[in-house]
Amino acid sequence: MKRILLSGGGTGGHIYPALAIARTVKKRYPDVEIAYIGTEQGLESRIVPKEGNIHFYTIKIQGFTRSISWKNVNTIRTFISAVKRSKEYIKEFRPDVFVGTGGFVSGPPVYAAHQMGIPTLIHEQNVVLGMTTKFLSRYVDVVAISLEESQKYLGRANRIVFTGNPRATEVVQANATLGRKSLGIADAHRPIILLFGGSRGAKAINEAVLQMVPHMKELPHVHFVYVTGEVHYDTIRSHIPLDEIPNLYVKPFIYNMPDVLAATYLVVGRAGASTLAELTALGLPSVLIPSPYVTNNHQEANARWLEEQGASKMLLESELTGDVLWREVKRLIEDTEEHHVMSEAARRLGRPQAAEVLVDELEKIAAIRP
Ligand SMILES: CC(=O)N[C@H]1[C@@H](OP(=O)(O)OP(=O)(O)OC[C@H]2O[C@@H](n3ccc(=O)[nH]c3=O)[C@H](O)[C@@H]2O)O[C@H](CO)[C@@H](O)[C@@H]1O
Repeated sequence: MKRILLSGGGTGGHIYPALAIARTVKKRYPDVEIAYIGTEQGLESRIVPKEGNIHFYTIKIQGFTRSISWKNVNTIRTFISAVKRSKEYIKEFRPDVFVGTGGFVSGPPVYAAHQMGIPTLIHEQNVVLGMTTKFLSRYVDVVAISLEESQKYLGRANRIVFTGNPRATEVVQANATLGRKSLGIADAHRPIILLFGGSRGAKAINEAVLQMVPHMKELPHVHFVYVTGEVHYDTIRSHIPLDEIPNLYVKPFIYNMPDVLAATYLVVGRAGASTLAELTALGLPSVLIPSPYVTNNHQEANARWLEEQGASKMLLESELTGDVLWREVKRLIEDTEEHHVMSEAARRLGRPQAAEVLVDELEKIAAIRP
């Protein structure tokens, strides 16, 4: 494989699987050239250039609203010009394959690649298909799914492959020592509790964690790493007397999450699809607070699935308070037996080979290129 073009964005849940694929391809083909199509304002414009070796192209695009609306007329117009712009990029870069990992940004470029006869693969992270996957699934050569249950929604797809989420492979290959070091944690053994609300932070989780902060001193042997989300950082930081709580570390965003997760003992967070793939690949116990603001309430379904398997404890946002959360966290730190059982249950659900399986598929479709 000489050149691969990727697209995915809006949230970390779509961007990181694309980067995991890029890194796996790079390992197999060290000379491969990689480019990425995203938007200027999306999270991808901050995350992808940090990779250093990926050319970043931009298009302008907005999401469709689910209801019938005049706004969609304008969206169709931007979609058409984004397809046109994508075709120019594709012509310039001449990829062997095109990979889309979802978010509406990936719609026009994948569609353009298909029209130009470039082999295409899309990856879906959730059980219930996103709108972009639903639209693209009838055009692309391969739809790679993270969870087997997605298959039933993909009646018109050419080929469906159950790969898992490529981010799972990244976290199992990560380095816990580097993770601790990057957080400024000098010891090698004291447990790390990681608290974060998905890739953009979550107000409700932030409020509960703020209420928990005074308790953290009660467990001085534990490191609490709290990721606020970039936009919430300054406000939250101004509410926390950090010098009084030496075992608390507050960050706006973590760019080396695989290493940090590899060093983590317990996660408190949202139930986004990529987070779940990471937790299960590592066998990491968690307290999950699903976002109630997502399509079809899919995060609750995600969290419930993990809880039913004994891999996680779910708290609904409606029942979330600092006290309730603290009680759960404390219990899971103190009850090492329960922690162990949860960890084993999580690990049984993991698919650590996902990125390799997916790149095998890419090789297959690249080889049939006319
Ligand atoms: C609110 C919303 O629409 N959420 C959706 C979004 O989630 P969102 O992107 O928030 O959540 P995911 O759990 O899927 O992915 C988050 C990713 O960002 C990483 N991370 C997070 C924080 C941080 O500081 N650093 C970092 O690297 C995580 O390790 C993970 O890889 O896309 C997912 C995949 O379609 C969906 O399942 C979620 O429901």
